[in-house]
Amino acid sequence: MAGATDAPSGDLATEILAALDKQEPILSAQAFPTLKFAEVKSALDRLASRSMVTYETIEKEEAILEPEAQTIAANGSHEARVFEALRTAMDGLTVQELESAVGDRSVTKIGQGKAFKEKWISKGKDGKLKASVDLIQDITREHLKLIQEKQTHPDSKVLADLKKRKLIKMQKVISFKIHKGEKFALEITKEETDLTGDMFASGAWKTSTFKPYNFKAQGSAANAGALHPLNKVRHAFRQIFFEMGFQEMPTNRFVESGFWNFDALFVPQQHPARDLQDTFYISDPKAALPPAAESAEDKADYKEYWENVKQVHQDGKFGSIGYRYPWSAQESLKLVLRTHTTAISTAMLHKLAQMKGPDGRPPPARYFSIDRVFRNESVDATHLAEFHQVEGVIADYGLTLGGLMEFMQIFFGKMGIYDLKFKPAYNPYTEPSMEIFSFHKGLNKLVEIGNSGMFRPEMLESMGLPKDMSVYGWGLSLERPTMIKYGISNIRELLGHKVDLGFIERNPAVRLDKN
Ligand SMILES: N[C@@H](Cc1ccccc1)C(=O)O
Repeated sequence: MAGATDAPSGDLATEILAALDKQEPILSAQAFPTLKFAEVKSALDRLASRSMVTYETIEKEEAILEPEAQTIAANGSHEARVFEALRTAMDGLTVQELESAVGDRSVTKIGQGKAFKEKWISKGKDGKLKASVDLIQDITREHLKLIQEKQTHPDSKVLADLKKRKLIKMQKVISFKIHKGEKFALEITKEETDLTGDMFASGAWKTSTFKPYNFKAQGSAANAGALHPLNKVRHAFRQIFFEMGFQEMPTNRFVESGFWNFDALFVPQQHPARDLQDTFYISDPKAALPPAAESAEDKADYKEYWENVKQVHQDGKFGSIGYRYPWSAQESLKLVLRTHTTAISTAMLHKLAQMKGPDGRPPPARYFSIDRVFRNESVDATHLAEFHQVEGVIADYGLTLGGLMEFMQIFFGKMGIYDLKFKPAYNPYTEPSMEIFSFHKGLNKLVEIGNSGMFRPEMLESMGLPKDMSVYGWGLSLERPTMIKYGISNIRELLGHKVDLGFIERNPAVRLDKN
């Protein structure tokens, strides 16, 4: 196979080799004037990679005639055409006659003005236009004809003037000066890229020429992937929480007992949120161990806590009259997919109740979490059976509702959301409760962006938190701000079971956001 060529004769690369054989160096602009730059370049690269030629790139500016200039080069300048028409008409012409003699109204108009200026024509006593000289030199036409031929003009002032008159434009032209290379030959030897079993069998490997590695070649563009938009917005929220002094709570359990998800939060056992229609229950195993059995090392007194929760629901305690219904331990031990991350805040606050600060009392604390929750929703473009909650709690002494509102303004302000509106709301575990709204310019209406409140004493005192400690809590979804930020209208593009990750590549807002 040695000596075979991989190029048909007449192929540009072979033509270049033949041309070089006759004369060296060659200029591509002269040897191949009609070929496109890209064609010549690719043939040269092919030869250069085999060291059969070397080449330099020559960059030149060429002057190109605009369409109007092409007419001038062919027929003369406007002023020359006007002059010529008058010269051949013995007795001069009226303006109308001149126009029909020249055959173009605007050429006549412009040419007349210029011809007057050059003193080539004048107006007679009879009002007719006449040629006032015998011979003129149509310099513009001469310049343009020269440029048409040579693509340049020796006088740079002429070029500048014609450019200003928009008769020519300058264009960069790249051409090549080509030399013979180290391995110059008239034919291109076929180069093998792979050593194959067939080559061993036939013995062809002995005579084959192998293509050298090209370490300078650019690889094909790699798809480097991108962070999921939910991850980006989650990152932004975490930054805000950290800079405001929050600690992140571990969120690693999707399954909670009814106790942590509901009862500890003073959600009565008959509450509609606990219905099968709203909450996913686990069928196997069906029941959790009581909190007291959760961790042997945990010194917290879950027994007393459990009893407090029961009493506060059933009979009332800590100044509350309770819900007054027979509280069921079995209901409380049912396993659920957590419906909110407030289940996590609750467990964390219960731990806080056992902590002792310098004064022997639970210290002020700020906690947050961002993770997935589950609700038995009918699925549509804006609802899924799962989503992510951003949740925060602040425990301190002497907190007030005004302080919560101020905090929300600062918190959302860090995301560029201002002008919050607060609306009284109801949660079984907070009193007072407030929904948080913000004016959405695009939708031209107030949209709900969060739910918040101050946790009830029934909940906090059951845990053993001091009476004078209060706790703010609030939650919002991670999906809504993400959808607004990236202009995503269907939540199923973001998560669920049919997520097509290609949407990250297709959505320019997501793809171009490098944060
Ligand atoms: N759990 C509430 C959010 C919230 C958290 C803490 C306090 C008040 C409200 C929700 O799911 O919407």
